[in-house]
This record gives sequence, C-alpha cells and structure tokens, in this order.
Amino acid sequence: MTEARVAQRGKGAVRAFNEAGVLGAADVHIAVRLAQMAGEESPDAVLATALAVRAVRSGSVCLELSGIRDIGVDAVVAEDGTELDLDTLPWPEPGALLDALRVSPLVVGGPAGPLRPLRLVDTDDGPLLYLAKYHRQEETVRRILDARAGDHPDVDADALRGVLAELFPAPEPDRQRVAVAVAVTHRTAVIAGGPGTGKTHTVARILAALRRLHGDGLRIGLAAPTGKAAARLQESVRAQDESLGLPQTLAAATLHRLLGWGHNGPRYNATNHLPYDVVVVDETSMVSLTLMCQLLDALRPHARLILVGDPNQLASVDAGAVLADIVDRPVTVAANPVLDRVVGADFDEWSDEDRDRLRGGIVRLTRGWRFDRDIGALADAVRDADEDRVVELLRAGGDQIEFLAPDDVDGLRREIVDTAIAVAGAAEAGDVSTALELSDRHRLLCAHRDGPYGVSWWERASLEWIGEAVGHRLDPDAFSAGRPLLVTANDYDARIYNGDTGVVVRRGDGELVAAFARGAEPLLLHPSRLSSTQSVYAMTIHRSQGSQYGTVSVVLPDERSSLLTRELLYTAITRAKDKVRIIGTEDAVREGVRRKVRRASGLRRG
Ligand SMILES: Nc1ncnc2c1ncn2[C@@H]1O[C@H](COP(=O)(O)OP(=O)(O)OP(=O)(O)O)[C@@H](O)[C@H]1O
Repeated sequence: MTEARVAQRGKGAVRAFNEAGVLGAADVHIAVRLAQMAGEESPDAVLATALAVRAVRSGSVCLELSGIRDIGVDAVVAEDGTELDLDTLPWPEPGALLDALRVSPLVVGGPAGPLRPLRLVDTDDGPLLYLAKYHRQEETVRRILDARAGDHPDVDADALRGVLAELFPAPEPDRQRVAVAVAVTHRTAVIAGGPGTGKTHTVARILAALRRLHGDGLRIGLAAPTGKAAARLQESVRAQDESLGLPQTLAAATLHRLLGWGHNGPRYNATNHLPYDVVVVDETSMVSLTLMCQLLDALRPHARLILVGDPNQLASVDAGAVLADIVDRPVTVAANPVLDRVVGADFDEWSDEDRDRLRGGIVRLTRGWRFDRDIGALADAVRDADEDRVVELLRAGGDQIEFLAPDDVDGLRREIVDTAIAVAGAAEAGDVSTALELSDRHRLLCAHRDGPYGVSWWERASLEWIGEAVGHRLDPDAFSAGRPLLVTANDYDARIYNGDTGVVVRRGDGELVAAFARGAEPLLLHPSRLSSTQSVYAMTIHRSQGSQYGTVSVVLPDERSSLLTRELLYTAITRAKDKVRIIGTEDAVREGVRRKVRRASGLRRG
C-alpha cells in the first residue's frame, strides 16, 4: 500500500480499513468531511459512512449493516506474503454501530443537523444504510413501477387474440406469444432471457402487435445503455420480417440521448415527459439505478415500457442491478385478467415462480434459437451455480468447449496470430466486410485491466506473438491495415460509440481508414475523425457486454480475485457463438461459479 492511497485525515478505524486496502482514500475523505460538516464525532458512524460510500462505489445501492463484514475485496497480500485477514480489522460491534447511527446528525431522522446525507432503513433482513440520494432514487423507481403495475391498459381481448394468431400461427405453447400478450396488456413488461432466446424477435412482434391494435401513429422510442447496443437493436429491429410492417425509419438511441441529456441534466423528466407511447430498452442489465430512475420519471404514465435483457449478466458499472432486482422482487399485484383469457393455455404448465413473475409483467424466454448446445449447457450450469456440472462440461470439452491450464497458451497464440494475419490480408486488400467479419472471429477476454491476467499484459503478448509471426516488431500506436480498434468514448458526430470495435482498412485509393460494422453499409472514417480509440487485441469482460464473437478465449484471474464471479463467467461464456476457450485453474472456475455478485439494494426486497 503506497502512502498516496492512504487518506491523511483518516484516524482510528477508518485509517486501519484504508491502510488495509478495504476503504479507498476517497471513501475516507468524503466520510471525514461529511462528519465534520454535520458535527459527528462517533468513530463508528464515520466508519459506517465511509463503508456506505464504498458500497456505492462498488455497485451496491446501500450498505447492509447486518452483512457489513461480507465485503468483496481482493486478497491483500503484505510484503512478507501474508494475506490480510479481514477479521483482524477493528470492526464495530453491530449493536453499538446501529445505536450510533440512530442518533447520528448524519442520518435523516436523527437529531437536527445542517446536513443529513445518510438514511437508515429497517427491513425484515436487517437495517440498510443509504446515501440519501440513492434512497430517493430507489423510492422513485419503486413508486413508479408499482403505480404502473396496478394500472392495466384497456385491451380488447378478441382483437388481441386475432393479432396473436396472425403473428404466432403455430398452436404450440409459446413463451414469445405470452411476452407479446404481456407487453400489450401491461404498462411495464420485462422480457428476460439469455443470448439467442429471441428477445429482439419478440420485441419486433410486440411493436407489430401494438401498431396493429393502436394504429401506425404509435410513437416508438428504442434505446439501450450504450451506443453500440443501440446500433445493434436498431439493426436487428430493421432486419425483421417485412410482413411485420415495421417502419424502416425506426431509430435507436442511447438512453442518455433519448432523455436529452445536456449540461443541465435530462431535457425529459418528471415535468416534461418523453413524447413516446412505447419505449423499448435493450440490454437493461447494464442500466444503473440513477438512469432507470430518470427514465421512469420521464415516461408518460400511460406509455408502455418494455425492458429487455439478461438478468444473469454483469450489472451496470454504476450503482444498482435494477433489472435483476425487478425480476427478483416479490410480486404483489394481480395480472391483467385479459392475459389469462387470451394466452392462459400457453402458461398452463409453467412453474409457480414463472407464473408469479408473469403477474408482475415479467416473462422469461428459455428456448435458445441460436446457441449451439454445449455452450448453452455450460452457460446454464454457470447460471444455476452447478459447479460440478460446469467442471464436468469443461473437462469433457468438444468442438465448442476447450479448458486449458493457465500456462497452456499455444492454441490461444495460434488463434490470435491467425486471426491477425487473416484480418490484415483482407484489410490490406480493401475488403472491408471480410476484414470486419474476420476481426469478430476471435476475441480474448480478461477480468482485469491490469496485472498478470489483465488486458494490458495480453495486449503486449499479442503484439509480440504477431510480430514474431510476421517477422517484424509491431508498433502499438501505428495506424496500420488490419489493426483492430476499440472506441473508448462516445462521439455522436462521428457516429461511433464507447465500446464499438472496428478495424483499419486500406481503401481503393490507398488511403487508410477506420471501418466499423453498421449493417449492410460499413461506416468508414478518416483517422483524423477518431478522437478516442485504441488497439484491441484483448478486452475486459465488462466491455464485451452486448457483443458476440465466433470464438471467445477467457483468461480467468487468480481464484482470489474479487472480480471473479458467476455473472462474470456467465457473461464471458455467453459472448461466444461457436466456441469458448477457458484458460485457468479448476479452482478459479469453481470459485467463480460459487461467488455471486452481491449488490445490496432495497428494491429487490419489495
Ligand atoms: N420464434 C422464432 N422462430 C424462428 N426463429 C427465431 C424465433 N425466435 C428467435 N429466432 C431467431 O433466433 C435468432 C436469435 O434471436 P434474437 O436475435 O431475437 O435473440 P436475442 O435474445 O435478442 O439475442 P441477443 O441476446 O444476442 O440479442 C435470430 O436469428 C432469430 O431470427
């Protein structure tokens, strides 16, 4: 631990937690400053404040006081090689901590103080400590979702039956048909499912059904948390069957853009509603609590909201796991009775849990339409936390699955070199679509950005391997044909977005340009238009969300890494279309399957 990362003003317990690497210097600074402003002197209250700031920083919406020691940190190893034992830290006694917070001038409801930035909420599972802003957001999300769930739109059952018969002529029970019926009969619908379960296919049919029932004038807003996901949603909706009659002008935007975010916050909000009758949000697992709160605030009360995503994937980089919370929270409302009359036969055989969820407008799509069986089975086993089955499938291997020891990188090396040479060949020849297609053929994914298992290390290794194969050292900064590119910031003018990947190609006139896949017509940009790009031979699993590749090689971190979780493994595996190669130890796999991301929130409790 370097001095620079230790907050100078921290004293007592906060300092010990800071020095141990559990609290960051910023957590301590904020807590100490707030305590000074509020006149709080209790060391327990200051520690709890710092831990509440840390909780938000690590993705939770609040701090669970009863599980305060259950803190996800990487093993901190001292110079003599010993690992930090969290039990040696000066943890406060739980009763005393709660007593201190109940009378703290930092806490809303405590004695008067000029600033009360915390809120203490008692729940059946114990007390939760919030930064007040996140409590307000969570309350807003809960209030709006509950109000919408209790207010069903009027729907003519016969008309809906007719539309469904047209869109789903086959008589067999069909979850996609139920999903369309739910979206028509409820103000909020959640379409949850893994990759290739037909979520976009279903969204297109929802939009077609709503247009048939409410007319072509229906105003539709399509959005996703990232530009890349928005581009993909737009492309797949436009690529739907013409017989659905969806307008080719349907455009998708990032959620920030949909909400009209500018210097003064969102243009659309609780007093100036979004001008849409239907809003579809794709990749909702990546939406933070703050953004969901802004979206719900900005919706017209009568607008339909369709949330689409995979709740088993990694959550947003900011606080909250709203999609997973919405799917998990207890359902207390009744379904629109029209639903049962129209598609009751479709869910006759569903589990009690799925029927419960249905009352809350949530439909889980379960049939894989795209996935090849072995990868799907592996992803299912990870999702179901069946570690023995995961290891069994990995050990069995096959065409689609490879499981290798950490030092067994020959296959990976070959794949990286072969892909780079093939991409460079197509790029040099000016064959843009082949170059783009080939560059998505393989992707190396890591949990960490830095360190021995991190992106930077593998970037360097890849460049060396390719350099050795082609007989000259590659300049990591050169803009050369075949160089794979990653966009690191949104650029609306250039129409490239954070997370977009592309490749440098040589145009017919000999000029080098960056190419990005955009449906039938790739986007070509002169290097001077690229403000924030870097080369990408490896990327973090977080960054790969919303994309799929032919083969995915996943380098697992050490089993002690706190990033190694079930959601991380699931997200990595489900990025693969044809083959997944896992490089790591069995211990790391088992630890990953066992460890579920714990993002504390009050939303999932009801
Ligand atoms: N009911 C269906 N009948 C025929 N084909 C289907 C059906 N549902 C989905 N598909 C096909 O399966 C493939 C995957 O569907 P889709 O892209 O909608 O899945 P998704 O869940 O949105 O995937 P992703 O998570 O990758 O976005 C598509 O080619 C789609 O046309």
